[in-house]
Amino acid sequence: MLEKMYKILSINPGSTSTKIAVYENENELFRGSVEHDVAELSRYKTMVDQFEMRMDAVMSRLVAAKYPIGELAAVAGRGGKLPPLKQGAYRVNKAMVDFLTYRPIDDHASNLGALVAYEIASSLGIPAYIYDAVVVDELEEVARLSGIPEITRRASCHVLNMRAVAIKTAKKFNKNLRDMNVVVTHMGGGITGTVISGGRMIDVLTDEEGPYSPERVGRVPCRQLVDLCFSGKHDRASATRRMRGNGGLVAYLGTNKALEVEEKIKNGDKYAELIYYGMAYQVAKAIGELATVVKGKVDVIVLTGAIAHSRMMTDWIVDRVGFIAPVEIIPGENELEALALGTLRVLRGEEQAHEFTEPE
Ligand SMILES: Nc1ncnc2c1ncn2[C@@H]1O[C@H](COP(=O)(O)OP(=O)(O)O)[C@@H](O)[C@H]1O
Ligand SMILES: CCCC(=O)OP(=O)(O)O
Repeated sequence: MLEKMYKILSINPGSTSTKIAVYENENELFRGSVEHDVAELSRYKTMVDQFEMRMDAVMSRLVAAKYPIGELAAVAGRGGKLPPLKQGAYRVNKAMVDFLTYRPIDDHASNLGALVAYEIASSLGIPAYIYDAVVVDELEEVARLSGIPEITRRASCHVLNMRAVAIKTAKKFNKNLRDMNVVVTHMGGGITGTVISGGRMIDVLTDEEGPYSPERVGRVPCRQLVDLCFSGKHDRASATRRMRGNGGLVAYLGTNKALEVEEKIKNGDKYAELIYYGMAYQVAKAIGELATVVKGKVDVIVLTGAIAHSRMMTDWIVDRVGFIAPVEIIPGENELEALALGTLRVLRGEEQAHEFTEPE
């Protein structure tokens, strides 16, 4: 029998770019990216305010590529800051659009994924999905404790890419992910980590609890943070920007580009080397911390994200965590592919999409 062919548009809105791709079943037909000017972005108060601009970016890229969008079977967007979700697919519905538009948990570029996907899909009369949203939350009860009852730990990480590379690694080991313990760290503009056991992400280190990264602070000593917030130098918005956007490498070195930092190091900048090495040191410590969740019985550690391209960074990390388990390096982010393949499984009936409802 002839294989049924599905064309799927994947949309991944990032903080400074919108990436798209079209897949026909497992094969990528087209990929494009629109870089957004930082000055232009600064005109918008919230991510959701960027909706029209991001829609234009996606549509003009498709038009420029002369892509016949009428052939699409579904549109998939990166899932954003919704209430805690299950892993896998959710069909984008009005309740989700309403939540992301008016009361997202945080202001994050991923919030635009479902909104743009829904707009395009609705105009074509086809379904829109999100897959492995950043808020997939499968934490064990003990992992939710923070130290004060008013603050409950919640999951928020690079779920889409981290689960995709974990599945890929399990395949390489001829195993099912459900039968493995895998610690994964994604290193991009933000750095997050998770430990996957029994197929579930039973604990995570969010970008507010783990290593500092190119533009975020990660975990900081909390009393000094309280002092900084009440120093009179910051209001809520500027303190948040200091933590997210102006933290990490940006705060120490004035750039969020790891490649620029490596250039400085190669030119003999010892301070840049200390700061960059500090990031590797903190990533290694985070991996060690996550390894304790499965009592050290880690089958494999996976390093992924754009910075996993860096031999300097991965060598430093492997040197510190190699005693825990073998380390697989899968550089880059596979988010467009992971969105398309997840959606394909839904269209083929291999997976069921969940229905989003807002919790009471
Ligand atoms: N080949 C590379 N080696 C080292 N760092 C890289 C490489 N490519 C990109 N990076 C760095 O990765 C970081 C984030 O990249 P990006 O792809 O924008 O990720 P994200 O979408 O997660 O923010 C930047 O600091 C960038 O300089
Ligand atoms: C919200 C967790 C995932 C994350 O930080 O994504 P970005 O690095 O793309 O902002």
